[in-house]
Amino acid sequence: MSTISEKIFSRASGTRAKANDFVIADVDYAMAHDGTSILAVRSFREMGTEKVWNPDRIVVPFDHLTPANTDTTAALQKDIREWLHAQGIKNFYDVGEGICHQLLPEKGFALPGKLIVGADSHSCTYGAFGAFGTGVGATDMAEIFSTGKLWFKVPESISITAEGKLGKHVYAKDLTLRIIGTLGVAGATYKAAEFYGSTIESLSVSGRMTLCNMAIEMGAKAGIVPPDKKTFDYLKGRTEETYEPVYADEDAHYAQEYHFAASELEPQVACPHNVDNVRGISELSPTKIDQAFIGTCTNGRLEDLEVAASILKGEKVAVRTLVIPASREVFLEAARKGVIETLLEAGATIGTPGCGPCLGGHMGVIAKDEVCISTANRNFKGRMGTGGFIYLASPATAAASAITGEITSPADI
Ligand SMILES: CC(C)[C@H](C(=O)O)[C@@H](O)C(=O)O
Ligand code: SF4
Repeated sequence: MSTISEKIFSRASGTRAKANDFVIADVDYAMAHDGTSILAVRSFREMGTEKVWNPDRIVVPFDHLTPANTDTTAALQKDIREWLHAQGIKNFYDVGEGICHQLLPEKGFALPGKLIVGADSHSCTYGAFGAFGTGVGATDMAEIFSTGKLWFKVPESISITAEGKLGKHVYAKDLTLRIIGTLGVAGATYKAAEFYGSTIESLSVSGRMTLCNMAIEMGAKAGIVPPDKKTFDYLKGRTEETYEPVYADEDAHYAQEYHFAASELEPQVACPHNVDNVRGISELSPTKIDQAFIGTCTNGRLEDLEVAASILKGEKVAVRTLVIPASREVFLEAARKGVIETLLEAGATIGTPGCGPCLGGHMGVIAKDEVCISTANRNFKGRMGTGGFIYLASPATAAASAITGEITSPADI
């Protein structure tokens, strides 16, 4: 009677792991990006270990501040490039390849049943493939670099079931925001959320990534969708590694069980400055925006850009509209399909694949009192610029709002 997490931790620790056990687990893949590798490598050096445990199991994408914004950033990135070379780490993705959480799936590292640990809080994204993906701090990452192991408290699990068909202008992001709005930012603290139901099954791999990506926004240690044919089809040709899909037992124990009716949902918006400050779009009073941002590890995939382009086709944006594909693969496919052309014609600006202004570092930071509608996962005070206001929504809602200059439902375009 085990949950998905208990099974993955049992395999990874060589014990019969139950919720609340403390285990030392073998990590299948470890990820650090340009931001956190700097700190992880510093700690690794301080630990005095000479060589990493296994260079083929470490993945390092540069995505947060790329291309480098200052000479200090450039120097830090140079040091990491040299360290990666010296350590023989070949799974390195430099400027323009894309966001870490997009690259790990694309490059075939996010596999069912695996334990994947990233030095980034949104590493829970890999749960979309039936992996246990979770984020840790940079010093914990240094320990993994050194030994390939880390201690964990096996999380209790909750089940979140969504049934029914999403409406025409309603997407995985809207469902995700509704779930977080209902459970709250601490509603799943240190729990693993397993997602079930006909709505989840009908979601594309991309939509499942949006859902699992934001599990951390309700405090979850992981968010997991049981792998199915869509998962296996996506992974075909991306890896040669064998993997074993893991499913929960019928009588697995869940600390809480939640149910959502998808067909009742309208587009959702998370209002400043908390991710659980979620309202149906019809409940919002008129809200002018200064910028629209479509991208990030939450909603910067091909499907997201296609939806935005379908709304922006033949229209002109009324505000600064930034579109940043989540990866080079996404960018290329969007270019081949004419999606990029449509977006450019509508007046959008296309940025280098990466995090862009999500974290407020560069490429679209907003001024005090400015308002940005964003497809990202966090709307914390000051995140995209001191004194700014961030509203989170789906790519469709962001695109519709870009046309009118105020927060607008895609149904109204
Ligand atoms: C910079 C990094 C540590 C951070 C995270 O862990 O999530 C960032 O990616 C974010 O989205 O806030
Ligand atoms: S896109 Fe945003 S949320 Fe995702 S990893 Fe980058 S900074 Fe973090």
